[in-house]
Amino acid sequence: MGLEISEESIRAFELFADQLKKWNRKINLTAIISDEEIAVKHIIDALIFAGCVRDDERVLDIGSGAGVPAIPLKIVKPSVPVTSVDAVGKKILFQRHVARLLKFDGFEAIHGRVEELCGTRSHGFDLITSRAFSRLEQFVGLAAPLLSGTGRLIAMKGPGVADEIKADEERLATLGFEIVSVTPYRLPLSKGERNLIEIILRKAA
Ligand SMILES: C[S@@+](CC[C@H](N)C(=O)[O-])C[C@H]1O[C@@H](n2cnc3c(N)ncnc32)[C@H](O)[C@@H]1O
Repeated sequence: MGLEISEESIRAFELFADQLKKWNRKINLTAIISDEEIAVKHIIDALIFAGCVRDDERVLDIGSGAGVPAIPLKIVKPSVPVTSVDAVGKKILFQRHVARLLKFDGFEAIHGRVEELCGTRSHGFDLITSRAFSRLEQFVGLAAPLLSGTGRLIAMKGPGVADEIKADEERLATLGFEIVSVTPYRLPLSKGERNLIEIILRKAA
């Protein structure tokens, strides 16, 4: 992934996993709760995305849930400003709790629907991501008003994206966007196939 993972980061991942399991016993945050699944499906998957993030990009994670990929990204790239948004209040409370314990600087977790952010936030995220959030078409439509002029989008998806790309590509073009890369990868321990889909504003002809 091209990332240096420090001892401190490993301890931070352990804390994230412990808190996730602890909170999950009382409130339902995620279906992924065994140590092995948290390590691979939450942390390693998010780190593959984090490896694509430049140090100078302001990042927004839409539909962030219990903080994936936002929290692992912030752990491994602490200087990157990260904002997350989720419609479910308890998930955002969990993210703020972890951010406090890990003393994150430059991390904001917003409770609300992303549609509401569009009216209140000025344009300006350099990289907007989402994992397991929506179809590409909907993600791009919601993210577009929040993106800086030179920004990019990365959708984190499961297997079988070819049909969705084929179906949504034309609509993305009418919104002014184009898919520039699709990067497939396999999670360790046979935990499945994933794809990173990178989307940018179409260059004027
Ligand atoms: C399947 S979960 C994925 C969570 C996390 N990204 C992950 O991969 O573990 C989708 C999340 O999107 C949130 N969500 C759905 N529609 C939303 C909206 N319009 N604005 C903000 N969050 C939304 C849900 O509350 C849920 O937490």
